[in-house]
Amino acid sequence: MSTVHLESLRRSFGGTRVIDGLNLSIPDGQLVALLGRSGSGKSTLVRILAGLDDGYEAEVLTRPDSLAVAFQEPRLFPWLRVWRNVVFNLDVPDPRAAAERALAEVGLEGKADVWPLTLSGGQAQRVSLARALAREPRLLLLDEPFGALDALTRRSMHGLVTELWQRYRPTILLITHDVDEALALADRVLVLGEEGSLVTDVAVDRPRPRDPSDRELGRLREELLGTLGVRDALLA
Ligand SMILES: Nc1ncnc2c1ncn2[C@@H]1O[C@H](COP(=O)(O)OP(=O)(O)OP(=O)(O)O)[C@@H](O)[C@H]1O
Repeated sequence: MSTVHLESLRRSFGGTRVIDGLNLSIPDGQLVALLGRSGSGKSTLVRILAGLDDGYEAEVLTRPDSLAVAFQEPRLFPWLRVWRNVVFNLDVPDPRAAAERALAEVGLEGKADVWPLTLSGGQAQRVSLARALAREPRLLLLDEPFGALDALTRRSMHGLVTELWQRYRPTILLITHDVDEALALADRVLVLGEEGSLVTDVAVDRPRPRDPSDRELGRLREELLGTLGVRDALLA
């Protein structure tokens, strides 16, 4: 079964076509990374899937109601304690317990009652992830959630996402600019090209945790960098 199914998705802003006829199916439980140059339409796709943009046309667009999004900035309300941020707008019988459970999942057991402004960048991003997890989504949309973090924190977030995904098997669509991040996490890597077309769709069939010195990953890395034009740009 597919969690996401798109046929002929189109989105324009003014006269500019950003996505022109995208077809995509994501099976249940797959962890997919989406790469693409700046402006290729990745965030536009996430917003459409999240139901935050209905100005598109499509022959088919199916995705579950049960979905959650985490963005590059944690987007926490500074006037609400951490636990209230986690369960903001969530209708469950015991919100405090739900918040504590989600915070424990991301390794922030002691932080329920603190104010967001006292958190580090990595902790705030974990809270944002906890807020998404508290919704127990079938589809988790991650729009460059680790882009603003330092390399070490990023790596620990990779471990966390892998662990949560292995435990609950949500379908995950992860937007990233980082080929290595895509290869560390995903089952499948997509590259969006001009006008939101899929120029690459490759399986990453390697065991986890991924070994960065794995030859097959090295080959895929070269292929993806080539597709993105990054290698050419570096050599130019
Ligand atoms: N609300 C909007 N109004 C007008 N143009 C928009 C709007 N949202 C996106 N665009 C345009 O659509 C194109 C795709 O933007 P989008 O943010 O989806 O790209 P992206 O691949 O996520 O880029 P980045 O990697 O830089 O985040 C860009 O040219 C952008 O200027």
